[in-house]
This record gives sequence, C-alpha cells and structure tokens, in this order.
Amino acid sequence: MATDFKSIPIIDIGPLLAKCDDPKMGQDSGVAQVVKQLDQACKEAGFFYVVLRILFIQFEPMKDGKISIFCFIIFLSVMVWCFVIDQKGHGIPETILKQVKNLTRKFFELPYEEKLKIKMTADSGYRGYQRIGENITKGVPDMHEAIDCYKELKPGMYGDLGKPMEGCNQWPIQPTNFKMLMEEYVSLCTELSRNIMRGIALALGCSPYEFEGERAGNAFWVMRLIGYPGVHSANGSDIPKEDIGCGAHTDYGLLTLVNQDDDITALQVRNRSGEWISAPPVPGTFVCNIGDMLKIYSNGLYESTLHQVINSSPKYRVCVAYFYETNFDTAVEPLDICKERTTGAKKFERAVYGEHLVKKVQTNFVY
Ligand SMILES: N=C(N)NCCCC[C@H](N)C(=O)O
Ligand SMILES: O=C(O)CCC(=O)C(=O)O
Ligand SMILES: [Fe+2]
Repeated sequence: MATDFKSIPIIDIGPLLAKCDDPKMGQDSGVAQVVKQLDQACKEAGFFYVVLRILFIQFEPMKDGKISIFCFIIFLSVMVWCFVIDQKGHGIPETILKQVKNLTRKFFELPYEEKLKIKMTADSGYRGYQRIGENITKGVPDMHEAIDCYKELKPGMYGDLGKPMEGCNQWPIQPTNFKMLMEEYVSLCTELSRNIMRGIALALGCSPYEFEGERAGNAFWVMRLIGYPGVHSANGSDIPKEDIGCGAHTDYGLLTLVNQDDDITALQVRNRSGEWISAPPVPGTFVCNIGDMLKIYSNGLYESTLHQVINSSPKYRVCVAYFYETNFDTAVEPLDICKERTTGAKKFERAVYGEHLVKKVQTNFVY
C-alpha cells in the first residue's frame, strides 16, 4: 500500500547488476541491501530512481590541487572498473540517455506534415505518431504528442488476442540513425529491466527468476517518445495557461523506466493522502515505477501508483518512457507467497496482459 511519502527514494543498483547472473545473488550482502531498498520503495511509493553508475562529482584528494600517487592509482583503477562495467553492457551510459532525448526533440521540431508521414492508426497496430490531444486519459485529451512503439507482433502470433496490436514500428527517416539508436536503447532497457525485476523478485521473497520463463521470459515491451509543449501566455493575458500533459493514470505492465529531460520538473506521483509529489529530474537516473501486472502478482503489496504530468515551464519537455511487461499472452494472478504476505486472500482476479493492453489502447485512441 502506498504511504504518505513526500519524496521518491534514489537507489544505487550497482551491487545488484554486478551479481545479476549469479544464481546465488540473493546471498550476497550488497545485493541484499539493494533488495531491501527496492522492497521498501515499492511498498511505500511504487516509485524509485535508479542510479546506474556512481559518478565522481568531486574527487576529494584533488580538491586542493594536491594529489598523491596512491590516490591517483586508486582513482584510475575505479575509472577502468567503471569502463569494464560499461563494456559488459550492464549500465546504460548517460550519453545514450541524452542522445535518445535529443533525437526525439529533433523529430518533434519537424513540421506537422512531416510528422504525419508516420501517423498512428488502428491499422498500424497503434504504432507511430500521435498529435497533441490525440491520446485520451479519463475522457480528457492529453497535451502531449508522441511516437508509440511496441515489440513487433507477427500476424497470427497470438490469435485474436494479438490482432489489434499486430504491425511494425514506424520510424522517421529524418533524422537518420533514429531507428538504430532507438532499437539499441530498447535492448538496453530490456536487459536492465530484467535485472531490476530479479531484485524485485527477491524482494517479494521469490526466486530471482520468478518473472522469467512463462511469466516474462519473452517480455513484451512498449516505448513512448513523448513531447509536452511548454506553457504559453493566453492572448492578452499574463496568466500562463497550464494544461495537463498526461492525466492521472497507472502503467499497465511490470516496470516502467522513465528517461526525462534534465531541467524541467513535471512528473507527479500521488501519495495515500492524495497529495501530488514531484519526481524532479535527477540527471543520469531513470525514474522507475510499478505497473498493474506487478500489482496483481504481488497481491497489492506493491501498488501501481497513480501519476500525471504537468509541464508548467515555458520550455518544451521531452520524455522517453520504456515499459517492461510480461509475455503478451501471460495470465497474471497473485503469487502464493504474496498472498501469504498480505491477507492470505487473493485481492485481484487473474488478468491477461495482452487483453489489458488492448482495452487500454482502444480507449486511449478513438478511431
Ligand atoms: N503504456 C502506457 N503506460 N502508457 C501511458 C499512457 C497513459 C495515458 C493513457 N491515456 C491512459 O489513460 O492510460
Ligand atoms: O512524462 C513522464 O514523465 C511520464 C510519462 C508517463 O507516465 C507515461 O507515458 O506513462
Ligand atoms: Fe505513466
């Protein structure tokens, strides 16, 4: 159950990533610490930041200009170590987080006619560009434009269940390298999410692989490249008109990774008393949150917390949200161990992820 949290915790998941391929990771003390923090954050807020790599903000021995050989060697070794970690592809370098947002911004700067070349329709499997106000949340048009992308579904792959989502992603030709960068980004986010889910599985008291195999071994994913216009002063008035960029909603799957612009606070998360708590940008991190499927698996121990986006800055805001889901056709129901940890009774009925997604998409867009 969400609590009256006032801020969102920051978790350094380095120790988890370092051991994530070790079946005995649960016994490692560094992993155990991360798992404890994940458990607390998921229970209290359903939201947390993950730091991918500790950056050297200030190297203490260099502060006054003096530096010993010993300290310098240690410093170098740590840098080499960070490099090796990157090479393994565990962490996602901050430069990639930035590139993805930059290319997204460039696309939204194109003339409307250009953007319409990859227009989203029901026939494209809801993939492609949607103009401002096209996405609807609780009956109200959202003040954002976006490109929606989904893991490809081949015709007939999931029978009638998958039919509405069948299609190929539509990538802009301009800027060039768009498709390549985004596909690389999806694969990095997929790997990172799988590893965070190992930590969350441990936090629930399960095997680290609880969300693999039948459940999410062939995880479906969604990516939304989103642009929120800044506020403009209404004609003749000094009062800026503030619109809802994205109305209050929960996410649909297991875990969301939000890569948001560094200089605008716009994402807000609702706590138990109904206050909206800001999730300000923390450069180099992802904001992570729990989706509806994980709420069901955990029997409500972890909640998919309501959140919304209001860009009250004059600047255009870009955000790239990646959603890690179960397999498309997985039927999700509360895990026994989670029922035991809650009231003993099952609080949620089983739901098929693909059905949940299709229902959402068909109400988000009315064609
Ligand atoms: N795939 C995800 N989570 N997309 C989030 C969009 C949230 C707004 C949508 N109109 C809604 O009401 O759900
Ligand atoms: O723009 C953001 O910060 C979050 C977007 C979001 O919540 C979503 O697309 O589901
Ligand atoms: Fe969301």
